Amino acid sequence: MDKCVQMIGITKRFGDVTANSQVNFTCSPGHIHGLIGENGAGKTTLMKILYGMYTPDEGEIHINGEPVKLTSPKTAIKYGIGMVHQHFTLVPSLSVVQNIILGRPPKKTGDVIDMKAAAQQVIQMSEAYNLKVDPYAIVDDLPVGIRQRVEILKALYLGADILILDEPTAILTPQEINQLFLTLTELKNKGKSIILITHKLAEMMSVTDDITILCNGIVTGHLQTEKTNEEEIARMMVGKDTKLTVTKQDNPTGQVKLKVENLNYYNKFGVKMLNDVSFEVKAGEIVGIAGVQGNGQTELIDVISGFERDYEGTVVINDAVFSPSNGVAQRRRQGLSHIPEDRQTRGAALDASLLQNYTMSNFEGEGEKKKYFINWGKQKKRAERCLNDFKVKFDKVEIPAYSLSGGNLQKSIVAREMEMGPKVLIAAQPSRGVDIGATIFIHERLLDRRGEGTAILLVSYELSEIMSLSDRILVMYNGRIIGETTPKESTEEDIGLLMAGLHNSKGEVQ
Ligand SMILES: Nc1ncnc2c1ncn2[C@@H]1O[C@H](COP(=O)(O)OP(=O)(O)OP(=O)(O)O)[C@@H](O)[C@H]1O
Repeated sequence: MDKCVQMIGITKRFGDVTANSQVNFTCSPGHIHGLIGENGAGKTTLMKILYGMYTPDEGEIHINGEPVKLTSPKTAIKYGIGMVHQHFTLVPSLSVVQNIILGRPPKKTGDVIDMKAAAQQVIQMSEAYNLKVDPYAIVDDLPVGIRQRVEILKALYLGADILILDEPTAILTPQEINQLFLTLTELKNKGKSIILITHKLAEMMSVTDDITILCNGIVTGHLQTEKTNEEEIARMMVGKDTKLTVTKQDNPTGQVKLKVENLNYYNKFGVKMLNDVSFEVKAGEIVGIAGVQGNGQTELIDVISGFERDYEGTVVINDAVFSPSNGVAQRRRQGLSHIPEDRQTRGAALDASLLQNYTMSNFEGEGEKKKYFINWGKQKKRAERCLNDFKVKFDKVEIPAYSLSGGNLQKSIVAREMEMGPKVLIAAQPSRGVDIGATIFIHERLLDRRGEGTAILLVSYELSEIMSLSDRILVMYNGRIIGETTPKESTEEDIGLLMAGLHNSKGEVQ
């Protein structure tokens, strides 16, 4: 059934922070509605209110003109509202169909679910909405793009007519994003309401019908997509004209600071994920690794940083030669910093405070050996300065890391890792989930580090990020480096072909 949702005068406070203030938001059936705003603007909070996870302090929600009280996700689901979160909620050890039926309440006591019929229904839904999945596959074995399809199918199985997607593209490859947008258009054509949160202006422009802009918890604009442009949206987000790209000057390079030789690595399924990988990065140089997700980039980062120890080959960081027996701490002591691709599991201890997270990487010991005693007073000042320098929005450094908005958490990790004054910096998806202003800010800081002589290995699934920052680009395909170029020599199309394992426009077959 077509559903129109209206949020009227919504206010939500967390202690002294007002996450939403008098927000009005409407989403109509057969529309894709974009929700955009800087990190911490209140987008996720607003959508968690609509999904019954938070109760607003003020305001009302109407569905088809009738006021409703959404006191829990269970109630929201009853009203046909579904949400796919930034971080998935699937049970990895269960199959696709088991996950999909998990949220379905039994019709009566003792109700037994016919698994075969449920699997059949999953197949029918996946065909109808262009969401191909194997209902019997185990979720743990699936790539993120497919897991996201399972989350969408789960919401649709539970009867969602209004589907909220919180930054669904942040974890997807460009190909998966195209696939997702086809699905969203299909859902919209079938009368569903879609609410899409994304930081990427090009995505907003390509797939939405209407856009609501939040700034510091307040709505600063409702726009029709066909009547606006990227510059106008950016201006309404930050309240002034804003830069959308960085300018990079040539930079002299120094000695080799990172060198990997003949890296070979097999994953737990016996698949060769790294195949004789060798390259080097010099001081003052940014080397970008371009490639479609799943072609060995994650494994390469894990091997260099010392997370993955079951590999063959050599890693040299700042002249120190590391073998597989040397772990993360030894490599960090040699001047290696790492902005990991997954901020939730690798980047931060979520229950620990911002101060503790900062201190894990940066502290000056007190006392004779300068090693054992932490001066928390000094640490606090340093952490506050570091987070403020990176424009992280936080109340005080004692708050737990989980209470930061996604983009602010990312900025706090980037700040912490850069603060170490690294000789070698691995930046994996450094701007994942951060707003445009913060993306430019992070890019400028990376260029500053390059100017100061840090050797930077940039791994990104976003070709535009690779093109705007890298001095040299290595293309990874099937666990191998299959090409090397520079942003001046190649176009995005050339690199895109290499990423697909095909030849480039000069006809060079790789
Ligand atoms: N559970 C919570 N406890 C305390 N503060 C919170 C909580 N959830 C959100 N906030 C605060 O509310 C504000 C809005 O956060 P929210 O996550 O809604 O922003 P967002 O626009 O979704 O940001 P992002 O783009 O970074 O995901 C932030 O200042 C955040 O720190």
